[in-house]
Amino acid sequence: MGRALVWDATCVDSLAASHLPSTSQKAAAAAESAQMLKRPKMFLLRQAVSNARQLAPSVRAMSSKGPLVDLTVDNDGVAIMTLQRPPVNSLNLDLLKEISKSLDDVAKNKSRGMILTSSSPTVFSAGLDIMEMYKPDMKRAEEFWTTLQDVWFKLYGSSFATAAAINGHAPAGGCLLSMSCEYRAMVGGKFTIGLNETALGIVAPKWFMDTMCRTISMRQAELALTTAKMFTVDEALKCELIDEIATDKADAINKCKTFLKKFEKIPPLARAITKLKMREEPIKNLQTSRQADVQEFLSFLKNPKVQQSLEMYIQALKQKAAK
Ligand SMILES: CC/C=C\CC/C=C/CC(=O)SCCNC(=O)CCNC(=O)[C@H](O)C(C)(C)COP(=O)(O)OP(=O)(O)OC[C@H]1O[C@@H](n2cnc3c(N)ncnc32)[C@H](O)[C@@H]1OP(=O)(O)O
Repeated sequence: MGRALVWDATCVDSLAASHLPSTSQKAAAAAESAQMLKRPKMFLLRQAVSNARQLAPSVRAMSSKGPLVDLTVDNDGVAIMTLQRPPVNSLNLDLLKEISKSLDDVAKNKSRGMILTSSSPTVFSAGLDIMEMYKPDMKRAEEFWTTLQDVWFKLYGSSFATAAAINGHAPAGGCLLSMSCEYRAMVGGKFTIGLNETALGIVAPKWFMDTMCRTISMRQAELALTTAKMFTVDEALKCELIDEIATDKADAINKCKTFLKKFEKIPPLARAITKLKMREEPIKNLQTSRQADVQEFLSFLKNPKVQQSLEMYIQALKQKAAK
């Protein structure tokens, strides 16, 4: 009752020159390819429409999702998602699954916005759990990478507003999570943030790079990615990798809330569609290359040289931790 219907029909000319090679091989190939092209658009539209309405604020715990993510909604209707996988919130399959599920919960609960933070006093997230990549079980590795992609789609492409209260180090995947949000307040001090993959002998996937290029300038991103630059908090502010420096975690959360408040007077549907249109291109790119991206990750893991680099990196981390 009272729900709007949108019809979006496409008539494909299966005899068009561009379709002939495929339709002569397979019936309905042209329609199939038109359908594939339409999927990303429909995905974005569906998300925008289903999440644009806001609920009255209330204080409640939203989850019995287990201990790796804590999700609460404060009095202002803002969801606070806290990563809590000691010691360093490294993103293993279990944590990624919980983040993914929590993002679904935030979307369903129509929160005013979401703030991503960490329960650790010194680490926002250490990025991907290296143990998921070192001598992996390939089936699990595939699920791991697919879940990471899901998390990125849901966070980067969320129609609810997002901000990161970065209360500690944020290397690699930790930096990616924060860059996928719309705003970043980072606690000042000795913390660092950046995509350091090349230092591990790893090439950051294209969608990591795209996310960085849409946060800082292309020039700064190229320099940072090739040199595995870890930015100090001051440097991060200067190149706009972060938006504000906070005195502590509470201040970072307050700064994120102030950012989210800016949307109070903006019609939510217009805001959401604008955001999703701005982010459409990298999302579509990964949607169309999703399987290839998984295969690239798996073949990267099978490379003995990569395994050797990972082993050395793990040893170095352990030695550092033991000091
Ligand atoms: C085709 C595409 C192919 C591939 C793409 C792959 C993409 C990968 C992206 C990534 O995210 S790779 C991960 C990169 N992350 C890092 O390089 C961060 C490494 N960690 C650190 O630099 C530090 O730990 C820290 C600055 C985050 C925190 O320092 P601190 O508080 O001093 O903690 P410790 O260094 O003492 O570490 C405590 C404990 O945690 C273990 N650990 C740290 N990081 C990771 C990690 N990413 N994965 C797994 N485990 C990690 C560390 O070894 C220590 O373990 P102990 O057992 O010795 O206590």
